[in-house]
Amino acid sequence: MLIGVPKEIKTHEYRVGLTPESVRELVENGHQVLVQTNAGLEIGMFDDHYVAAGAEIAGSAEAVFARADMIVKVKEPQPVECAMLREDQILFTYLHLAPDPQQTHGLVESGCVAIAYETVTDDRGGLPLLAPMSEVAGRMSVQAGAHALEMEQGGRGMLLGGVPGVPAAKVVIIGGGVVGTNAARMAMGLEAQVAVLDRSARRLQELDFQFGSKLSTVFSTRESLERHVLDADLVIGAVLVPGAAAPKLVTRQMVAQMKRGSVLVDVAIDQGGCFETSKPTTHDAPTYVVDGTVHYCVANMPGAVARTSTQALNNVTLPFALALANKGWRQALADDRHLLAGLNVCRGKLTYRAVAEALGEPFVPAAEALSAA
Ligand SMILES: NC(=O)C1=CN([C@@H]2O[C@H](COP(=O)(O)OP(=O)(O)OC[C@H]3O[C@@H](n4cnc5c(N)ncnc54)[C@H](O)[C@@H]3O)[C@@H](O)[C@H]2O)C=CC1
Ligand SMILES: CC(=O)C(=O)O
Ligand SMILES: [Mg+2]
Repeated sequence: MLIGVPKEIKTHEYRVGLTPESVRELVENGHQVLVQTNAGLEIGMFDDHYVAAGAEIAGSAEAVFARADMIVKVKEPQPVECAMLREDQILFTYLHLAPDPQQTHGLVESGCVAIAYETVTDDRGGLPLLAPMSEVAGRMSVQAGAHALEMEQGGRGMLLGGVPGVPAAKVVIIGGGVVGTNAARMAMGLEAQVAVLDRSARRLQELDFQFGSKLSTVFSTRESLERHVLDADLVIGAVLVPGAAAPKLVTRQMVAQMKRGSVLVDVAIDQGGCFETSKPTTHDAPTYVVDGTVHYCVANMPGAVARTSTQALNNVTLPFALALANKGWRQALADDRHLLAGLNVCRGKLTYRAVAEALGEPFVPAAEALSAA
C-alpha cells in the first residue's frame, strides 16, 4: 500500500502523522510511504531521516493526496484537505465530527473511508488512540491555567500552590478520565487545592484509591458543580461522551457569577466545549475574557509540545496503521471490532451514531456499511 503523510496545516500544529521510526516499520512490511517535504521539520524529523527510513519525499500536499491509498495525519482535515480526498481512500486521523458539520459533509461527499483516532476502543472500555493526547492535554491544562491566573493575562494574580501563610488556589476539574487524572496529578504536584467532579461513582473510587486524602473527589450533580465552580480559581473542563458533542455543564450565568479573574480551561473544546461561553482558540491567541473570567480553549493543545506528542501518538497508532496497510481497510475493520469503532464515515455514509445524532444526519451502523462496501 502507498501511505501518504501530509504536513499539518492547522495554526501552530507541528505534530506529524508518522515518525521516521514508524515509516521504517511500514517499509519493512513491504509498503511505500510518501511524506510531504518538511512535514516534521520543526520537531527535528527532517526529510533526510524519512528518506533514510525508506520514504519518498513529495513536494506538495496535492501530490501526497493524489497518490496515497491511505492518508495518516494528526488533526482533522481542513476544507482544502477534504477537497483532495477521494472515493475509497483511507483517512486515519483525529476527526471530532460532532461539532463540525462542514467537515462531516466534506468527508461524506468525498467517498473516503475515515477512521477517527478518538473513537477507536479497547478491551478495557478505554479510547487508546485518544489517551496519550489526553495525558498531554491534561498535564498542559494546569500549566495553561497557572499562566492565565497571572495578572498580565487577566487572571486573579494567584500562584497555584500559594506560599507558606497564604492559601493555595482552588482547582476544580470536571471529568475524572484521562485528562482529569493527569490534570489532578499536576495540580497536586504544584500544591494547589484540588477537587475532581465526575458522574461515574466508579471513576471517583479509582481516583480516591490512587490519590488518597490529598484529592477531593465529588459526585457531579447540578448542585455540587455549581458550588465548586463558583468557589474555584481555576476550572478545567475534561468531560467526554465518546464521539458526541460535549454537554454544556457550566452555564453563561454561572460564569457571570464566578470570581473576577478566575480561569476556565476547556480541554473538551475539541468536542464543542463544556462551558456555554467557550469558543475554540488557537496557540496564537489562546485566551479571551467573558464577564471577567479568562477562557483558554485551544483545540489542539498537544500541538504545542509536538515532539512529545508525536512520539506518544505514534506509539499507539502504528499497530493500527500497520493492520490497515497489511490487510486493507475492509479486512482490517472486519477483523477488529475496536478499529471498527473508529469508523466514522464510510464511502458516503455516516457510521458513528453519536455524530449522526449530534448533527441530525442519517446513520448507518459501521458493520452494515462495511458489509455493503
Ligand atoms: N483540547 C485538546 O487539545 C484535547 C482535548 N481532548 C479532549 O478532552 C476531553 C476528555 O478526554 P478524556 O479525558 O480522554 O476522556 P475520558 O473518557 O477518559 O474521561 C471523560 C470523563 O468525563 C466523565 N463525564 C462524562 N460526562 C460527564 C458529566 N456530565 N459530568 C461529569 N463527568 C462526566 C466520564 O465519566 C469520564 O470519567 C475529550 O473531549 C477529548 O477529546 C483530549 C486531548 C487533547
Ligand atoms: C485529541 C486532539 O484533539 C488533539 O490531540 O489535538
Ligand atoms: Mg480523597
